[in-house]
Amino acid sequence: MTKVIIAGYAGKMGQNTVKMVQDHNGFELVAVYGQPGQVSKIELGSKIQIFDDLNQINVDADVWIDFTVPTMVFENTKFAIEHNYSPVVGTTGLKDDQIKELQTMAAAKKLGGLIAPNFGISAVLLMQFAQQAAKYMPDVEIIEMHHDQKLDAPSGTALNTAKLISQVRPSHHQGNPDEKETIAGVRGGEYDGIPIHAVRLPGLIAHEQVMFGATGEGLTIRQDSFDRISFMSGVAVAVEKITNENELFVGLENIL
Ligand SMILES: NC(=O)C1=CN([C@@H]2O[C@H](COP(=O)(O)OP(=O)(O)OC[C@H]3O[C@@H](n4cnc5c(N)ncnc54)[C@H](OP(=O)(O)O)[C@@H]3O)[C@@H](O)[C@H]2O)C=CC1
Ligand SMILES: O=C(O)C1=N[C@H](C(=O)O)C[C@H](O)C1
Repeated sequence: MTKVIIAGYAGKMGQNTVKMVQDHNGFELVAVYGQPGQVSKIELGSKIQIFDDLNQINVDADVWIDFTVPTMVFENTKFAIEHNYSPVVGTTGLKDDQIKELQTMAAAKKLGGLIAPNFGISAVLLMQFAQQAAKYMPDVEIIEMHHDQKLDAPSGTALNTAKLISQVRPSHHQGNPDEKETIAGVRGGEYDGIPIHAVRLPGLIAHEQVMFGATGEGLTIRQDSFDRISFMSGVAVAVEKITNENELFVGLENIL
């Protein structure tokens, strides 16, 4: 039985994760962590310990699942590694230097862990296809579309897509060198010359479109997460496999 702690249990992803862990034959939910006074719509059961202070958590567990907020994820993941809980992190917002620090900590303890910008297989495939396409079609723009409660922009998935693309294409400015924005920001933000556009609307969940253009042709790759349940099989696979690893990976594809 893999013993699990869920951080951010009362949030949108947290509630789906509580249910997935409780329904899985090989997992036992031992504790949850969230803000003071939080109530989950999902029945927790009397055996599960509820914490609202990180420093009070001292339970026997194997895996720490994190779906909290970008401002807390570094501190939480550090705490998990320090306490020998294998981190399975979906929360976005970790900076490159923070990831390196966490990887060094995990490696020193030979502790397995995963930071996944996206647990959905459609998004994992989109990122891989986009990286492949960028070798041959280096002019590209990313449009990510999310629900209007999202705190961070661009999405972790869009940023990771841009990072993967920038590994395979020469960095260059796209569009007309004399181009002028008459409305600030209208051409989007840029990662290494790749424009990223973030749409926030009620009704959306999580969607991404990567558009490539070349002389006389174009290619559009798109994925849609219509329901947060779609992330759960990726989270389950990560929890199943991560305690057999001895390093902190970035990207679900590394453990599939
Ligand atoms: N990798 C992936 O596949 C996916 C990643 N995500 C990412 O997961 C994260 C959570 O998303 P989502 O569930 O939609 O967001 P929510 O806002 O619904 O949930 C976040 C939860 O964390 C709680 N929280 C806030 N501060 C703290 C804290 N200091 N300690 C513990 N808990 C805290 C929030 O409480 P309160 O509401 O009271 O502030 C809330 O319950 C985001 O970064 C999102 O981008 C989302 C979907 C898929
Ligand atoms: O906040 C969300 O909802 C999501 N966050 C992740 C991201 O920022 O990429 C994953 C998915 O897009 C849903």
